[in-house]
Amino acid sequence: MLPASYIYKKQPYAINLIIQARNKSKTHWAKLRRKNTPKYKAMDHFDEFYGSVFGTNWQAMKDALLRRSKYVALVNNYGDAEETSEYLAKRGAHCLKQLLSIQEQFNNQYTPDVEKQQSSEPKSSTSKLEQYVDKVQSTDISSVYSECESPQKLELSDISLYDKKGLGIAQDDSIQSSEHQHFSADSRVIDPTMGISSDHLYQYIPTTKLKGMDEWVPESLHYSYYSKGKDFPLLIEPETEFTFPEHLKVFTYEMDSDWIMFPEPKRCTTGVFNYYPMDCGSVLSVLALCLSAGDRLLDMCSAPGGKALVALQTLLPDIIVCNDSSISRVNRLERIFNDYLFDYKTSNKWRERILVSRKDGRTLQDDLGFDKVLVDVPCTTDRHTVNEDENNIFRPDRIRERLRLPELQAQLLVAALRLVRVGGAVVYSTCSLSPVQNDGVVHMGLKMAFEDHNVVATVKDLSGCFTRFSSTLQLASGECAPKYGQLVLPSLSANFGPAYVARLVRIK
Ligand SMILES: C[S@@+](CC[C@H](N)C(=O)[O-])C[C@H]1O[C@@H](n2cnc3c(N)ncnc32)[C@H](O)[C@@H]1O
Repeated sequence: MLPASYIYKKQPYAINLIIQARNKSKTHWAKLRRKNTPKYKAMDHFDEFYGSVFGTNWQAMKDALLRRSKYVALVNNYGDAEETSEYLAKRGAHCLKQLLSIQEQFNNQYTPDVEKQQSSEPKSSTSKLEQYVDKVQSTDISSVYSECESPQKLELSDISLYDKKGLGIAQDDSIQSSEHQHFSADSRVIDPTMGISSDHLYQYIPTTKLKGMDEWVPESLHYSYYSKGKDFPLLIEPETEFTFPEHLKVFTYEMDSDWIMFPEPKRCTTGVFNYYPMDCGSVLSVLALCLSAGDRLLDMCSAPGGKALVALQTLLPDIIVCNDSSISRVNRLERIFNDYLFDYKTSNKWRERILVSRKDGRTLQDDLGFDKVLVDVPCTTDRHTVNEDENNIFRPDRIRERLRLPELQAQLLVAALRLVRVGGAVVYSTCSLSPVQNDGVVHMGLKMAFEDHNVVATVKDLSGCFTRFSSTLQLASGECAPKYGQLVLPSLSANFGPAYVARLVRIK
């Protein structure tokens, strides 16, 4: 048989073209096959779903999701904290607390109130901010107070569950695929009075409806099912307690400088690591708890322990219950605590303060009532999902688990609302952009807590508090912004997130 190179040389030009085209099409098929793996399926799904939720902003968010993510450095107070802070500052990183203070002074002096509420361009304010930073002499950190408006009462009918903005429910029937039309025709599942037409609604499907539909079933079907029943009063009021904890030290590089990497953490003289690299969105979830000295904190889905570590670094809570249903992930949490908390394995002090539990969060019980509960739920973990095939929630064998996520998330949130004392706070967080898993679950959790357990909580609007982060990260604003929580958007200038954070305070 003649070698291919020989054939190419000796065949007439036209035949060569045919052979090349055939080879090209072979490559094409191979590529096609590769592009059918879970991460590509996830991206296809997000393209359709998030494309309609975030509109033209989605492409930039998608580009950022596919790029290297940015980290902040959480300084370990149980290591050589001052030395570590100096080391990070020398490398050009900024202390987040000081940045917030500067941003706040800037907001107060330079931004008119109306602009404050409407600002959606962190970049433009950053350039003004940079000028302002030059002027700032004092970096003294005073308490940070919120500048929110008066409370706002919301009835069920106002809620974004049924509009395009809130849940990505398209009003336009034209985008329905035939599969989805087929599904919407099932009036047992979809309430026609809700005007629901798009598959975006289909993020929520009871598993009983899934049999045999694994390949084509849209994300969920079933929001209306959980939204039926009587209306319930829902109060959104501005957060006023928000302060940056005195002892929490977080370092970050400026926006547009995410090519700078923090070096590998090093062991301190005490044997623990000097800092923990993490997503800034995770820091926000803990800040939203508004921890106070002596708090009893439950971290309901705690492993591998990043947010629990932030809570510990505030030096505020007396007791942290770190719970997670996954034994292997709890083992990871223990290893991280051992790496970051001096004498973790041997000291009784830690045994009294950190209680590790391996239960399903929905079954936890506590007679005293926690002061604060963090529910950092399992979710579609969007960044991981579009970058890694391993352990991907879009794997065909995980479809049931994926479609049941909002149901599980809402149940975990209800459990949290029951476990927190009256007057205490629950922070619900995800690392997903999905309005269903974010505002949708918060809404459903509040409704279920009220209807099934007579528990009432208000939503604390963190938008006023979080505007201070606008020189550090990109928050969803305007049309894209959730109603109940704050959403950190992946962006090339500050590639954190996604992270959704909602704060609820139990009033009954
Ligand atoms: C997003 S991760 C938590 C990350 C963690 N908070 C951190 O900051 O490192 C979600 C966790 O929820 C756990 N989980 C899933 N279902 C659970 C359940 N029913 N009860 C408790 N934990 C659960 C998973 O094992 C996973 O570790």
